[in-house]
Amino acid sequence: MSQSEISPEHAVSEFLASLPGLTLGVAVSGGSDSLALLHLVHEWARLNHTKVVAATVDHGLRPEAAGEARQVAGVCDGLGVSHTTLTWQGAGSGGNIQSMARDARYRLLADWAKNEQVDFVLLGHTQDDLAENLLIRLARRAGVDGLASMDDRFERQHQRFARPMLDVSRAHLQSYLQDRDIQWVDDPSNEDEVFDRVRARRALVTLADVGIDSSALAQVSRNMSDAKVALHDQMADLAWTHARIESGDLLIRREAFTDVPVEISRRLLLVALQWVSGNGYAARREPLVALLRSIQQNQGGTLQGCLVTVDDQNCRIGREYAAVKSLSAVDGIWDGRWNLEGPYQPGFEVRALGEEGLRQVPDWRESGLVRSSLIASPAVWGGDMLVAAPLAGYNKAWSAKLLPERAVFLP
Ligand SMILES: Nc1ncnc2c1ncn2[C@@H]1O[C@H](COP(=O)(O)OP(=O)(O)OP(=O)(O)O)[C@@H](O)[C@H]1O
Repeated sequence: MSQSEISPEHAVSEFLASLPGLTLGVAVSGGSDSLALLHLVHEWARLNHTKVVAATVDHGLRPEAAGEARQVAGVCDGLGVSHTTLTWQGAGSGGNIQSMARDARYRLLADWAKNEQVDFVLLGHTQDDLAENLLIRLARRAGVDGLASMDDRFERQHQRFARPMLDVSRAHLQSYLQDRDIQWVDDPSNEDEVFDRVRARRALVTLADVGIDSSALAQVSRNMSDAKVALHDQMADLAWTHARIESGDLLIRREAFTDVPVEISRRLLLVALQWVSGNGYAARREPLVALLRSIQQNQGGTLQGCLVTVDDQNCRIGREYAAVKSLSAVDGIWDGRWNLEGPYQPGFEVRALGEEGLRQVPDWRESGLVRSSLIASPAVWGGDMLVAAPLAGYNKAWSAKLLPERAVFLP
């Protein structure tokens, strides 16, 4: 570790002083990073009259995990910190087990934190995690966003999380623990070369010969974060001046895709598709760039459950009928964004209007909306009988409004 490196005590106390809130939760796996975090947070909280609680997740994937959780519970007991072991019941059910375990961990931690009224759940990610991530992402040919650092604060499952040690090296944390004679758990999967992360960690040892160490890579990922923020701001400005909502579709002026750097228009298209589809996942780069090219050539396409069409002035991003045709709702909330209100009767349900419905609305053109959007719009049905198609102007007793949280496009 270099002399100029920030000490763990200093890093953690500066970070915690900047957090609002009085109850902190620490997610402790028992490994060196999170165990050091527990001690550092406990020490800071003692001096600053802050309550600390801790939790360990037993994913049920390794036989030793239950013993490790007990070990952490023992350490917490010694410090006077209340500790909870959270167990995941879903292990062993196929799929990408690593990512399922991670999702489950965040869910369990968020539920626990809400229960304990924790303001922030603190995680033990370090500078080395940033460096390893960057190497892994380089191998996947990532762009600016993929190479950007993890956030030091974020929200997941409506719970706030924070990472106070992104400027601290693992070596520094381990010597902090050794100086105090504190034992940590070595997870055997940290040695298993099937994992990209383990191979990245090994590669770092070689890269150090050419000056590419954890601290350098972590700095690059922070630089990428700055670039990401700047690009996002430019995209948001573009959206502000070029995009508007029309009956649930996004209308974006064509120049936004032809006269600005492709990195900005690609971002705008990405968030537009997310907004219309309500699908939080980012579309993959290749199909997104292909769609962007097609828009530039005045053609449209489909992606992420959205239909994109282009005319002289605008690119219209609406819902694709195929993506909504099997959705139905009896409570009036449809496609996660439309709220239908009117004289409800038992047996009514909300489904897409479809070609069939549109045929029953001969004067739909008076609505001023395009056909492709109307067939994917919400309608009220009583069995096979069309009761109302609010966006097509059929049966004024009914209205369809975007839910307030889905009614603004603010990338
Ligand atoms: N079993 C666990 N119980 C409690 N906290 C955990 C557990 N595993 C990981 N954590 C928390 O998450 C931090 C990061 O751990 P790790 O690097 O293994 O996670 P990851 O799977 O890479 O997670 P992420 O998706 O957040 O990067 C740990 O320092 C610790 O705070």
